[in-house]
Amino acid sequence: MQSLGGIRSWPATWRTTTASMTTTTTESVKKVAQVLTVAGSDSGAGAGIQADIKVCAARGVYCASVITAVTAQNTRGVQSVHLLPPDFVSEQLKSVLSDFEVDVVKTGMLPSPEIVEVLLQNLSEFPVRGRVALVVDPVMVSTSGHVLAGSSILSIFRERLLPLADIITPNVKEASALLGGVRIQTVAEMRAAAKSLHQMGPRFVLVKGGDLPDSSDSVDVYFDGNEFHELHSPRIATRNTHGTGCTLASCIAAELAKGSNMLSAVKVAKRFVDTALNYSKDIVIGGGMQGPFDHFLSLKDPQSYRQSTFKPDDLFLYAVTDSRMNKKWNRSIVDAVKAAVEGGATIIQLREKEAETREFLEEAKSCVDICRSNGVCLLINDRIDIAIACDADGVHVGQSDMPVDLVRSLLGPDKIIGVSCKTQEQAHQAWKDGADYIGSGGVFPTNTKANNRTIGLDGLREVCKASKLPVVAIGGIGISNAESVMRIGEPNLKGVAVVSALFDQECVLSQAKKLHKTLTESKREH
Ligand SMILES: Nc1ncnc2c1ncn2[C@@H]1O[C@H](COP(=O)(O)OP(=O)(O)O)[C@@H](O)[C@H]1O
Ligand SMILES: Cc1ncc(COP(=O)(O)O)c(N)n1
Ligand SMILES: [Mg+2]
Repeated sequence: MQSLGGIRSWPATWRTTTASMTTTTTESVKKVAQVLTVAGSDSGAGAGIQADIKVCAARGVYCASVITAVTAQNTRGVQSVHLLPPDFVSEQLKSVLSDFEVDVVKTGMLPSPEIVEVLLQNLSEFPVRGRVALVVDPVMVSTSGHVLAGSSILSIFRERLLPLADIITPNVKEASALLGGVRIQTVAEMRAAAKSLHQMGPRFVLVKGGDLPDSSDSVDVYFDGNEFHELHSPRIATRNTHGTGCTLASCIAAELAKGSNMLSAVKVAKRFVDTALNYSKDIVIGGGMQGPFDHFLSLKDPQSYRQSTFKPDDLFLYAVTDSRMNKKWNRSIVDAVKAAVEGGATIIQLREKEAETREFLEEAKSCVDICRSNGVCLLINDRIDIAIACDADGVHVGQSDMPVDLVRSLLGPDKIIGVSCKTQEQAHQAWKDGADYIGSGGVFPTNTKANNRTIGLDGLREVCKASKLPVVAIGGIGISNAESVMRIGEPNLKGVAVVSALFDQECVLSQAKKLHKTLTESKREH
């Protein structure tokens, strides 16, 4: 049994230990899974400390960072490296280890034997607490070929660091260097290398094959001392592979911190890298040959962020589709939406209670395109999954649908959420939960919704008065009575939502135009 840092004093039990530590320790205090990365800074932010923090954030794990070196680096290569004084690396380690309950320590660029020495010293000085695993990514050469840690670190790695590691994650070049320069050009040679490295003392070895020549698969070889696992994924044709190694190791660390066992952690990490590379294969950041990739799958296609921002006045003429009416008049949802937008609808909601998911998704995507090119927001009724998949501008939910605060956490801060409210209490709750607007009704009796209590103009007025949110009136509203609704004169009543008055009609376009005119006139008068 090794004693350093207590890492090995938690054999095999570390899994259950971490899992229990992430649950509540008291009623309200939650232990957060925590990784400490000890690595170099990459000014281009594709690899090193910056990649490590991004991965952990993407995987829901907190990441503290001790910086060993600062590199001047971009997508063209490493221009310069500045090592931090070992004493100062030590200061950072002491700051973090004396305060945080770190579950997993992950190492990247350790550029000198002196820095490895202070790391070993600090790991032994700050025994266990929460710490349960050590992930060593033996970074030596950047993808661009720059030496980040020279051969002077090999002996302290072999003799003192690797024996403490729960897992080491060398690429083929690093595996070869650690083994004194053996040839590793095939999967069979990767297996042999993994076995030899295991004899240096780490509990698990993962030899990464991202740089294996002539391979259509990207193959990593995992060895637990008994069994090999080959992790295959199709090689992705992209220049954006800078930081894949750091990302893989940090993702393993993050999964371990959450309580995963080693093989599951490695599989999740491989899939994480694969998904991020696939997503980012065409993005262009920097002009060099090693571009970074996107850990959050959110940088691509800024066009889709061209989302129309919500203004309360968008509720002015709110068109809600209905599949039965469209069927009756033999028109598609897309044609119905096109006509409504052309006629002056200021916001669209797709309310398709009976639609098949696949078909609905395709129609919703087309409607998003139409609405976006006209600067009109498109919302989906109830189906959060469809809203996410078609990148709608938001959703509208009822009191028995998914709660607004949960919808907000699924959709993020920028999407529009509307909620149906009949009472003052519901209106107050809608505001507390982070809704953007309230739909209130049925104002008049309607046959589009079964068993729907009519609240009348008085009920609508009460909801308006009770809320700080903008309100749109709904239920039995059409050209003949829209004016009487707007006349209640509440300042936050911003418009009317209509179903039959637009869509249970032969010509959606002309009805939309007429209704728009009526509303505009009533606005002018009040
Ligand atoms: N082009 C690619 N397509 C798919 N996976 C890749 C590609 N390049 C690297 N990987 C994966 O990324 C991870 C990091 O591998 P590698 O590039 O070998 O490490 P390093 O960045 O340390 O050189 C591995 O899981 C590897 O299989
Ligand atoms: C500070 C720092 N740490 C690690 C790497 C390795 O990353 P890669 O192999 O993807 O170039 C790097 N380039 N820079
Ligand atoms: Mg690489």
